[in-house]
Amino acid sequence: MENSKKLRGWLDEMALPHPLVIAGPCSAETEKQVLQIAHDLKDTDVNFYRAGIWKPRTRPGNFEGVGAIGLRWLQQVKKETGLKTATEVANRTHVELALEHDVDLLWIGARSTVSPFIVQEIADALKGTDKIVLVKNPVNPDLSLWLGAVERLHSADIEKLGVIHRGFSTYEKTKYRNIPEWQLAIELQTRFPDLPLINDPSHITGKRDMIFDVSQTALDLNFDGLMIETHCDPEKAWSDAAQQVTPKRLVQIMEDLKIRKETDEEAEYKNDLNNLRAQIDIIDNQLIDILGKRMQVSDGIGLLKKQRNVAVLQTNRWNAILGKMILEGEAKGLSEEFVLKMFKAIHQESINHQEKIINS
Ligand SMILES: O=C(O)C(=O)C[C@]1(C(=O)O)C=C[C@@H](O)C=C1
Repeated sequence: MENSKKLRGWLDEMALPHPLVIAGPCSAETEKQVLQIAHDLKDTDVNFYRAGIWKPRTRPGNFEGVGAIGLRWLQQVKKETGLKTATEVANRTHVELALEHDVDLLWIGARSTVSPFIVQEIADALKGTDKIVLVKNPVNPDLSLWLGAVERLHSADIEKLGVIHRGFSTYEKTKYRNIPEWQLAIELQTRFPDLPLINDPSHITGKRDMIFDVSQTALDLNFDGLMIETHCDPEKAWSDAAQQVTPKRLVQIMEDLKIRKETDEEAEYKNDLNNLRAQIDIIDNQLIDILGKRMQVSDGIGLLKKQRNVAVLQTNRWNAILGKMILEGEAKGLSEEFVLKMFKAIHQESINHQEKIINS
């Protein structure tokens, strides 16, 4: 699959004055709940009304969705409010039922994207559809797997495609439910700048208080839209209660978000920007130069260790460097997370250099 302007044709056609908004409850619970939320979202920026019909839950015994009956409620939403509808599909039967009920946008969930068998089954069932199909990132941070799923749909002649960034599972305790790993979304944009990219701050954060900040970051990184779970009574939601917002809060979020343009052609801006970028270019060259020098010193240590038959990894020394650098970084306004990541990469490169020397 190649990048092409055609990929964003469906989104451009909508000519929206704001980012694309997909909102609605995590799960369809009752007809009344589905319709009530839809009516509250009717005259807002919301373009697609979402509701989970089949819910893939981590453990059995939790609410697993109302099933096909919920699709009739979505049809009713369309009839009463004019909102287009959206739901997750995870197998051939889901696809057939969703198409039968004229769902306008279907997405493949993170737990399905990890399985090429499932994605292929869904792609085959959707073959040639003119519905919009979005692919959520797989639960693990694997860009090839994510794009591979999009490619399977593209090969099945589905033209209205896009991706949803919902963050990645991690064993480590973090403030996020699923860590964003923004770098992956940036790399995806670099490879497919015209593939519509939607952010799902509800699943990234797992907490409604953090949804605004993550949405703003996504827009600052040129995302095309947001999928935000919305419920009239979030506390009482049958699934993912902590991450849903009320329709009123959603409207406020959309109002408060700053939408920035991609660039500015004004001469003064361009001049100032070029000056600053020239400084960055010089500093980047210095960084590469200094890192090269550090590796030369590390090569020297490698040689010394080879002569004395000493192990490459020196944990005490390494921990001492890390502790010191975190403090130094803090004084220069660098986050601990960044300093750790950077020094871990430097350490690994240093080890690779010494490994080569010691085993030559
Ligand atoms: O100090 C050493 O022994 C080194 O080999 C240097 C270095 C480093 O790059 O800083 C590399 C490997 C060790 O685990 C510790 C530190």
